[in-house]
Amino acid sequence: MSTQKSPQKSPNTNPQFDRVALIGLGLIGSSLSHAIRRGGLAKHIAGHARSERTRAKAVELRLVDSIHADPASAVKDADLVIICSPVGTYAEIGAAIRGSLKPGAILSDVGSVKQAVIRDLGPNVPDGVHFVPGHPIAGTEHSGPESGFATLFDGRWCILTPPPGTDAAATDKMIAFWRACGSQVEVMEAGHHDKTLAITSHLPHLIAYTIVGTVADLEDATQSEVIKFSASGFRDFTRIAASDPVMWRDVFLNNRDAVLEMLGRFAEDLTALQRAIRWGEGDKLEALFTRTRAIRRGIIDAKQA
Ligand SMILES: NC(=O)C1=CN([C@@H]2O[C@H](COP(=O)(O)OP(=O)(O)OC[C@H]3O[C@@H](n4cnc5c(N)ncnc54)[C@H](O)[C@@H]3O)[C@@H](O)[C@H]2O)C=CC1
Ligand SMILES: O=C(O)C(=O)Cc1ccc(O)cc1
Repeated sequence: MSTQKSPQKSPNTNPQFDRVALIGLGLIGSSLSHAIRRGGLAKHIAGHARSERTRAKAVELRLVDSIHADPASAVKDADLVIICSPVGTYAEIGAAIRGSLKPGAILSDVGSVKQAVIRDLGPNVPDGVHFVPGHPIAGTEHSGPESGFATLFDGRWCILTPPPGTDAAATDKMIAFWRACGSQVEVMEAGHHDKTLAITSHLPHLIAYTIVGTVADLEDATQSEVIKFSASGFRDFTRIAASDPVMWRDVFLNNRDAVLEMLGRFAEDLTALQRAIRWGEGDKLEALFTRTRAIRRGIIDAKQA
């Protein structure tokens, strides 16, 4: 994936919002800033970061027009607030900003799980503020304010999960916003999102963390051989297993039920494969591998269509 940085200009050609506040300026927050700048989607980007280092970096990279050590001050007067921190921080952030959100503002986020976000943030949404949770299905294994780039969301899905009763005009504004950031948008119920992402994203990350951990536990001599001769399959796992530890801890703690359900099914299927290998049932192995190859080819064909 390209990590090319966006041009640092703010053409303001098509501002959809006067003031956008980004809470958290890591990979996704900084990529959003670049995408907003690229599209001229906001007249002013206010940013909040906890650490002095990130605040200084955000100013240096011109990710923000104003930087705030206090999240409540960042969201003041913002028409759109997007929380871009690990999902385990949402309850605390919600409590900190609720009194400063502007009536009529949209509160959104980018978290990888959605039911827990609605649980933690929903009670902190004041009357008159529109809550439209979101999840861009786009990322990398990198983190921090330097890792963002404007094209991250181009051609990728963004899923919105507005709770029942959400103002349709607010949802439409977020659809237009994500399209202007380069994404295709789908609106979905939060529980459905969590089940789908448990198998397509969360379980693959768990498997990557496990297999790389298994290698890390091998004796030193074997471990260095594995690393020396690692084929692309294992290398792909190490890339995913380099993803942010805090972010992924929070994903698993906050999508517990869906991940455990998918993990149960996966464990059953793995045991069936173990049996097939033990008993020399080559036909079973070949039949599965033929089906999985067709799935991969279907994904590639759908992308090219
Ligand atoms: N990394 C990825 O590929 C993707 C991540 N996401 C979601 O985006 C969100 C952010 O992830 P990344 O940008 O990748 O992580 P990151 O680690 O690059 O950035 C997160 C930022 O949040 C800050 N932060 C932590 N606790 C905070 C708090 N209490 N208040 C304010 N800021 C706080 C951190 O200091 C850091 O700067 C997560 O909720 C994650 O689930 C969504 C799509 C893809
Ligand atoms: O880097 C990768 O392969 C990813 O899978 C990125 C990613 C991570 C978390 C998400 O919620 C969405 C996308």
